[in-house]
Amino acid sequence: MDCSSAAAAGPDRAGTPPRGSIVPVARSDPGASAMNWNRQSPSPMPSHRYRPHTERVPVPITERRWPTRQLTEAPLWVPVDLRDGNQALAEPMDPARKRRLFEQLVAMGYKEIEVGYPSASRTDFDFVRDLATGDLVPDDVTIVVFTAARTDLVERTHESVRGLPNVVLHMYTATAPTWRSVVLGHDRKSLHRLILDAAADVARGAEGRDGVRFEFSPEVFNLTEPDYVLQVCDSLTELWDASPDRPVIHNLPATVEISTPNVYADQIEYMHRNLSRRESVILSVHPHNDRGTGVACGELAVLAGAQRVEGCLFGNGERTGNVDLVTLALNLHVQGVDPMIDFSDIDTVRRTVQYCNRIDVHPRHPYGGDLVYTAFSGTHQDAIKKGFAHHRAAAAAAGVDPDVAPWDVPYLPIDPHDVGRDYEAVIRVNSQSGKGGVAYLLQERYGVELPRALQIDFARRVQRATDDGGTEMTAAQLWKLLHDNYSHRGDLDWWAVEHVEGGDRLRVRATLGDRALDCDVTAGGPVEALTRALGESGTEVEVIDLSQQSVGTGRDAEAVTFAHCRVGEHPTWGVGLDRSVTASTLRAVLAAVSRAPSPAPA
Ligand SMILES: CC(=O)SCCNC(=O)CCNC(=O)[C@H](O)C(C)(C)COP(=O)(O)OP(=O)(O)OC[C@H]1O[C@@H](n2cnc3c(N)ncnc32)[C@H](O)[C@@H]1OP(=O)(O)O
Ligand SMILES: CC(C)C(=O)C(=O)O
Ligand SMILES: [Mg+2]
Repeated sequence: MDCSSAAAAGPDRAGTPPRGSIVPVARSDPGASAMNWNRQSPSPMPSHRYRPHTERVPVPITERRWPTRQLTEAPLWVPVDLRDGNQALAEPMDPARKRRLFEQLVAMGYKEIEVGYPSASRTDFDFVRDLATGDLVPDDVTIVVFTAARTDLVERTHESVRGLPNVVLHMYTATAPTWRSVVLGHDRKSLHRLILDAAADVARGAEGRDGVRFEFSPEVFNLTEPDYVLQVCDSLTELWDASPDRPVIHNLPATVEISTPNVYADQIEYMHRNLSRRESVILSVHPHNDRGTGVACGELAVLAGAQRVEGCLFGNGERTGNVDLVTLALNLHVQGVDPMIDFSDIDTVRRTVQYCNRIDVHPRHPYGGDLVYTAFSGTHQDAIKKGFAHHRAAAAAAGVDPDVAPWDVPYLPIDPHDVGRDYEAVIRVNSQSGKGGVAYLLQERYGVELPRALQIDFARRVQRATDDGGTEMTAAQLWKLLHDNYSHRGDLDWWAVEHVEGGDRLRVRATLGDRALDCDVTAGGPVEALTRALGESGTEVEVIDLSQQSVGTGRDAEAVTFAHCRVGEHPTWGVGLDRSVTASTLRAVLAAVSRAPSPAPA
């Protein structure tokens, strides 16, 4: 849209620039003039319909401490997969799935698990009863149950947890202005009254029970006026008579994420610094991921004073999900902080979550996706290959197992072994790959290190093949391509070497393309004898380099020989594979000769 049509559209709202107009941004930074390059045009997006959230609900904080803090220990984690995650599924979990996920969470080391909304459905109620009556909950695990602030729902919730020794009763009510007026039909005062009445119901049902604690969530905390949330939370701390030995949990959700993570951090720091009886409060957060920054919100919130984080494995949950507990935990791990949760078999965790939620985990999902430890591109592969070699050498020099040696391998933020992945998928080859990746695959799968010059030559052929096919190549396909490109075009029908006076006597019957070779020559060694025989039959061959390695082990071992030869004018490679070391060498030289371009007709 040009400026004249934008002007004709007129202002949409007082103070809002006309739609589509170019708004000069006041820039005092020295790089401002750089923005004149490739200046972008106004889009047709109706962005004028929205405004920064902080204009509506400013956070009264001017100096914040969170930006200079560091994460040094894991917060208390509370998976809410069985409640918040479950309520977002098209097909909520059946009892078998709920139980399987619960057991998985316990096995990983979670000590506080929200298991459902027992007043909402029979499945949830029965599941809590199963936990209460079966032998499923370890003594050190606390069960959290969720309820709205309504007497009938609170009573049913109490009924569900009878017999459970360690319980958190989690009550929620939305507190933000739009929810108050549009959804609940209350003003600040009457909603506060409703919350206090329901909280009294919650406390009444727990009277005389030692192992019961209370949690309150002002739903949409992040859209609520900070002073109002503070007032409501403080009144509940008092009503529930929180103390350091029975702290209340105030859980402050970003129910719908609408701001940058620094705003959430400010909101949390404000609460952290102003909540009364702070030593009797566990400050908890519950980020969602509408802007795709749930993890950042969770991390900054912990810097800002949060002690407990609610979320779901792999970020399942309403809309774009709850904050992902896998990413949060492993982000700590990668900074040297023990996440206090066992992710050493991440694939089992992922399979369980996929089965229970009936939703796949994206192959690019941090830490757990299929492709996240895989490099397809050449320079990354080269760096990883060198990084692995360096890592193994450093571990050997220090006399430690590579699995515990300090990790610093390019492009791999963590050692895939930490989460139970092997190295097989670390490098995969397609048309974006280079020699390093190709060589790595052959080395890992067949234990063969191609000579550098052959790596370069072969990588070009791999690139042609992958460009033509448009797909990736496995190690087995590369191995086949190597042989298709460099093996002997012909047969080695018969050969014999005999030590004689003056060297080795070599007798060979072979074909080279459409030529036959039948010779009996004595020279310093079999290779020299063969090149002499070839010379006598009209093909001048110089062996520039020969290298040999073994493929496989024990009785199945074979010798592979890489022969770099000059055949007439042409440098050529040949590869020979045979159980016999000598035959492998003969084959490699014959291969180089059979693949050399034919001499131009005289
Ligand atoms: C952000 C979150 O995750 S909040 C959790 C959301 N989870 C769920 O909703 C899953 C389970 N929920 C349910 O199964 C049902 O909503 C039930 C069984 C709890 C209640 O069902 P119903 O009684 O049919 O109520 P319904 O869901 O239609 O509407 C909610 C009612 O509760 C009120 N309400 C909503 N939240 C709350 C709350 N936290 N506390 C008190 N009342 C509330 C609403 O204003 C509405 O009242 P109204 O009927 O007077 O207008
Ligand atoms: C904690 C509750 C109320 C919740 O799931 C949310 O606000 O997202
Ligand atoms: Mg939620």
